[in-house]
Amino acid sequence: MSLPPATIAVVETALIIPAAGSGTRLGADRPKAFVELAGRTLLAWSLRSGLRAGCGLTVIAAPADLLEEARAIADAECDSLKVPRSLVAVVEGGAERTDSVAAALELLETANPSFVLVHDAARALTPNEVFIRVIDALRAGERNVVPTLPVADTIRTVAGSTSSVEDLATPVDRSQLRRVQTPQGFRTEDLRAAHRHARQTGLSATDDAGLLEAIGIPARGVPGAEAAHKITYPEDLRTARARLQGE
Ligand SMILES: Nc1ccn([C@@H]2O[C@H](COP(=O)(O)OP(=O)(O)OP(=O)(O)O)[C@@H](O)[C@H]2O)c(=O)n1
Ligand SMILES: C[C@](O)(CO)[C@H](O)COP(=O)(O)O
Repeated sequence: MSLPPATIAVVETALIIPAAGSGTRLGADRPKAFVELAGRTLLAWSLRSGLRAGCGLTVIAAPADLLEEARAIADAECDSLKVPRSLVAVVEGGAERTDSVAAALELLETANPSFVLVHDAARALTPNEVFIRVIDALRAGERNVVPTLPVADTIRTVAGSTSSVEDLATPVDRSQLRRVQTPQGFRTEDLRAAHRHARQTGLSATDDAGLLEAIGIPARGVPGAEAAHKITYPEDLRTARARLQGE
């Protein structure tokens, strides 16, 4: 698959949306990115945020049997925001999140944007400001940008387990802990190098920032947002619905 020639223009910031997960923990009757939230799928909400933040080219990684549906969602959001449909491409995702990002990254080869943001379809209500903060940090020279939030609960590690009740160690210093969100932002060549290294070494990480760290590019935090919470369990979907109703 390749990008149509019209999209191989000068693009500063491209966007990759991994949307190929199954959503096992959500337990819906269809893959999570295609579940509806207040009249739009999670994928549509995420794509909308990225397009509104000015990402010049977007690649969605979707499940093999939902490529057509992902295309239809992309076309509808492009039309609604008056963005050319050719700016959004759809590829087949892989078995793991990293494989889905890698598949999308491959398609960006010909466009070669300066920066790439990677944003979970599952973080459907991420505010525009978070995208802007990540892009601004990249423009200012940062290379591995991660939106984060502090941790509110007291956190303890499990020291052992002798029965159904766990032994807990003393609390860790939560002032040093951060919850990591998306969109995460990188220079395109760094993201490519990180994925190449991960492929060659078999390294796995829960996010792309972790893959860059493994090639010596440390992660740097900018403020995230509560609204960017990942929709993982049914209660997360209820929270997102309530958030939209409260607007
Ligand atoms: N093979 C995969 C796995 C995940 N993702 C995407 O990565 C994001 C974060 O993953 P997560 O929220 O954990 O989604 P799932 O893997 O679908 O959830 P679960 O583990 O409950 O099945 C989601 O937008 C998901 O669609 C993907 O593109 N390809
Ligand atoms: C990338 C991520 O959203 C950062 O918090 C998260 O790691 C993805 O979810 P997963 O459950 O780890 O796949």
